Amino acid sequence: MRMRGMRDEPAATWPARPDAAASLPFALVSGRETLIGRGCLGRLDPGAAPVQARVRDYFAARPDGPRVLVGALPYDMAAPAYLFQPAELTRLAGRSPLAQTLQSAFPAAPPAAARDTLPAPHWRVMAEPTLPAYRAAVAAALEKMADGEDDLRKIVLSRSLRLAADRPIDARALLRILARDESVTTFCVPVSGAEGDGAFIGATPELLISKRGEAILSHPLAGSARRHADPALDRAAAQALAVSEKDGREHRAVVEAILDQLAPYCLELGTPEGTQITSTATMWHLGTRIAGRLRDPALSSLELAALLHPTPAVCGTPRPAAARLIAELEGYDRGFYAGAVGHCDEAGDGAWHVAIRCARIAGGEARLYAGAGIVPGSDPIAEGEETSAKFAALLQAFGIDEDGRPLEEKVP
Ligand SMILES: C=C(O[C@@H]1C=C(C(=O)O)C=C[C@H]1O)C(=O)O
Repeated sequence: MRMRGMRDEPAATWPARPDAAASLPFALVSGRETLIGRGCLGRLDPGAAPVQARVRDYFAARPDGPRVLVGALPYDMAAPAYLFQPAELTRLAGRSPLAQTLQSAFPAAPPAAARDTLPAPHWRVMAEPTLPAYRAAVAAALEKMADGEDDLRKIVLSRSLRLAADRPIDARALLRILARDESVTTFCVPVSGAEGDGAFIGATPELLISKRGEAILSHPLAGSARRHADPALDRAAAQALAVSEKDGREHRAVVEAILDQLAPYCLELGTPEGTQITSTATMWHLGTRIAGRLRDPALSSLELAALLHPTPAVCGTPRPAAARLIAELEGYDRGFYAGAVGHCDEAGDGAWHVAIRCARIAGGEARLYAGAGIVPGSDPIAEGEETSAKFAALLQAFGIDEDGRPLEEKVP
């Protein structure tokens, strides 16, 4: 099959030394599995050959080490992917031994007793773009849809928050807090770049694709509502989402695109439970589990991720028109945000999670991202509020609100 290219990075963009990613472990913790990778034996080289052929060549040349590549795929598929072989890999089924695993991979520093006496960091938060500018971008996209331009029916527009602390961010503590929400997949990808050594960290509720033998699974989400501390308000928000025509349309765009793209490669493909309301600690979503059986079990999880990405959950419909308008209206590089984080083994089995509810962290700085799906009928103010709600997962872990003020109530 012919897959769209997934190029790898020019060496200068990423650490030249393979062990430069060794300071923080790679971590991926979901309800299905826990992977902790330490150190780095090597990186997948750039090349014109299809990605799974390069993965096979990589392992053929290296008889040692775990037979798994881990890392992150950027939103822009023309940009470099970041895939490496950890020197050591701990892999467990499910989430149950999480507490101990995370404790040994990310030991708390400093110890809790000492930390209680330290003052909380002081944060500055800069919205890029500002909320009014984001609403204006949403309004501009709605106008283009109303004009019938490029037959655009859905576009996902994001905004970002730059956070600056008066001390280095404790990535390990952040990850431990995020992992308390058992409805999400918590991840940490150690990365270096222009901003220095750091990590791409997040807590995503969305599975792009997992593949084991012939069995594949995708769990797209689209259509969202903020959760509430008050149980009656919380239930009402879920009920309103379940019957919202606009959110249903937003959601179907994603499910139909994934089904259409996977169908030619599958013997069986379906949505056994239909669309359901799913939740994280901070958000309600519409979600549909898509399960299938591949015609060719040799098709790798990386090839499947490249086929599906970017879905209309992070880009839009039709894809080329939405991608162009995103580049025009957002005005920044999404980097790994809205890309994917995961792993792929020598045989191609693996899982790739949509990289949302995330932050790029380096030193005392963090850049957070959140987006919302826009369809005819969307309201720019409500979409801005939806992005604020989506920032909450990360902001709560940092202990601040969107203006950088300390939260009175810490997350449980
Ligand atoms: C783009 C994001 O989320 C995506 C968009 C959603 C929506 O528009 O309702 C819901 C879940 C995600 O697929 C994000 O969290 O940044």
